[in-house]
Amino acid sequence: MALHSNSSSVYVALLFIINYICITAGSGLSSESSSGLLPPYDELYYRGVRAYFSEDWERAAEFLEKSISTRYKLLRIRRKCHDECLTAGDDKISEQDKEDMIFWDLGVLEWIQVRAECVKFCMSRSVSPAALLPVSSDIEYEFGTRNPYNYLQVTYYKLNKMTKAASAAHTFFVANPSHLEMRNNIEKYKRMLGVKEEFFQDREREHEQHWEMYDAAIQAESSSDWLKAVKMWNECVNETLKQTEECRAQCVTAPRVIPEEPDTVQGVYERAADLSLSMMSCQQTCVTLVSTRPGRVSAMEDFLPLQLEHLHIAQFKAGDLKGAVETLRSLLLFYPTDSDNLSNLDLYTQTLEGDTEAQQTGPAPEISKYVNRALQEKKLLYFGMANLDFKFSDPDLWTPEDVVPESLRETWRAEKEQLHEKLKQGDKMDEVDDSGFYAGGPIPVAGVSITLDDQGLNGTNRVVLDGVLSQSECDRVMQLATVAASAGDGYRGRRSPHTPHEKFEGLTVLRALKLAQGGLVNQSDARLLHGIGETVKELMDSYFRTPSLLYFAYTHLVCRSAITGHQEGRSDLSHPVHVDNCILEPESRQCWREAPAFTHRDLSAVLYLNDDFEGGDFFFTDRDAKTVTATVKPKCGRLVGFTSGPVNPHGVTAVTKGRRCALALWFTTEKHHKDMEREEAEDLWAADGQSVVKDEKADGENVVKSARSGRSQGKEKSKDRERVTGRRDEL
Ligand SMILES: O=C(O)CCC(=O)C(=O)O
Ligand SMILES: [Fe+2]
Repeated sequence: MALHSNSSSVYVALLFIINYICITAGSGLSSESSSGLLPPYDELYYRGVRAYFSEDWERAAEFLEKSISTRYKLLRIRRKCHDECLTAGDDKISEQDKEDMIFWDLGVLEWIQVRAECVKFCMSRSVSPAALLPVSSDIEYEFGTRNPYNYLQVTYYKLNKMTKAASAAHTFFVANPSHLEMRNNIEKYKRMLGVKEEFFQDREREHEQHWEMYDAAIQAESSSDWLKAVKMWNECVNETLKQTEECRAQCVTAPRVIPEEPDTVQGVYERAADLSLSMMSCQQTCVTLVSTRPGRVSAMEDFLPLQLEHLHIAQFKAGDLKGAVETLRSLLLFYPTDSDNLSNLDLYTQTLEGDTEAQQTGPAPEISKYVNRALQEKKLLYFGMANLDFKFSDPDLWTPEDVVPESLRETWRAEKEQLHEKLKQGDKMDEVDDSGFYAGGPIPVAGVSITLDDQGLNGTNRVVLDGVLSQSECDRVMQLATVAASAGDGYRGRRSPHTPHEKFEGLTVLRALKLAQGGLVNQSDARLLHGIGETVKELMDSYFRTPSLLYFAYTHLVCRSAITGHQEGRSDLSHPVHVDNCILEPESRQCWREAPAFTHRDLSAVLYLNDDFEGGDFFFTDRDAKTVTATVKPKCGRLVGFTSGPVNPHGVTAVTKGRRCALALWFTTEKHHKDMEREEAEDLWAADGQSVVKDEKADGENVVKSARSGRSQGKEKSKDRERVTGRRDEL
């Protein structure tokens, strides 16, 4: 493959040295060098890092900032030049289009080179020769992982510029949520006098806007605000296209190797393959990059088609049938034979009976353009490599087989099978918790100790704490449950939603307060229930470290009582195995983050109050919902805490005698999902002149429930599952 690699790498190294000499001999690096040309940002970065280690904070800040801004300038220039050179070299392809295959390779080679030369020439008008060279993979990695912000936060801290230090820390942490040191730094910043929440700005936010839109769209869907959902999904699709385009534009650049006339047919193939491969892998990286949330390990599968699925359903629900047909036709460009899509199209066109114009709406032009271009490029590049033995994968699940040369198809099939196998066997990778929480933080409450951690519980992000409540506190809360139960109204002692053999009772803080107002329970006991929640929140927040703020999502006191005479030969569970924020499908080991699951729940905690009952053990399982990985016996003051996602399926064994009471709490990082009932109780206390520890005020948004995603709606993934939902966020 690399016939010329030796000579070319020497050349590159030489250029690097020459440029380095030129630059260091120059009048110091500014973002615009003395020639007016853009200097290489990697050099600026090295200078910044060097100044950092010499503790020259002023210069470190100057150069690190310059390296960041210069990199962005370079990206913008490259983008502009890419646009200017969009059609350069196209004639080379069309000339070869109908010719013999052997010339195809040559055409591809010429096309790439002509384009690359055009871009290079365009860029050389504003970029210094050194900055035209590709940066090393180390530098790419540094910037990709936002490491410059890691240096910057210390630098600004040393310079006592707290606003900048906090935003640098936050920017780094967003992409590195399990970075312990930064987590601790952020905690420190938060405790500093004068540091405000708004200091924690993500400086790279501009490049992640599609994620904000994605979340807003899901949220609008959840509250069945279909007009807003349509708007947000449209914006999300457009922004995703824009980000992908921005990224791909960066791929057409000067070839890494210096063009030489290859003199053999083999040489032609190799050159074509070399260039095709680097361009192709660059473009594929873009698809993956844009589909990966910062700080997450894996990309969202099939990101763009997924959004289109949501969009057409939202359009349908909002009554925009013409829009729905258009979106569905766009989706069909990716999956032309998908039966769900085709039957949905049938449904939409039937509903539009009489309106032939709307029925015949074609796909959105920007999606057609995207798909056509992607396919055209794939065809060219794959065939450019067809005669060589390259193995690589494609991040687009929708790439049609006929575009892929036979030599690659086999590799792909093998990969797909491997993936399938992995899924079946529940590969260890599945158990990576990408929730952004990281177990192992300090326990800040006196008298509370860790009984079992991840290791003891055979899992990830799980903990058992003891000593959270004293016996007298447990007794008071148990008493509260008893009185409240007998009070009837609102506290509906009813059959358990999970089993006919148990009675299930629940009490919220607000309900306790109302009972206290009615004189049925002591105010101090209602306040105790509230206060316990605050303690649990403090413990969870501290132990499961995260950069985000934590809010109560829902809290209730739950008692499960065995119904006497109904216990013979029971084989069911008090609470079947489930995951708190997604719907577990044990057969495929998948967990669907969609309604009716409470998708906004991030952390779960269960605080036990008693042990004078039989059965009722809490247990964690594997994703198969069968293999028990750990068991926890409830007792007064014992708390089991865990992240609410797919790494932590759990259940409760049958309560066969007596009454088992526990305070169950869920926390969320999504402010708009904070528990409004709790707020109401706090407001009532405050109005009564009683001080309350209080979360910040809600921002006026309603608490929303997630709706089933469009994707699964089409496929009826969770048709048979039922979950009992209360007034808002219950159970
Ligand atoms: O009561 C317990 O031990 C667990 C309850 C639970 O998992 C839930 O309510 O989601
Ligand atoms: Fe649960």
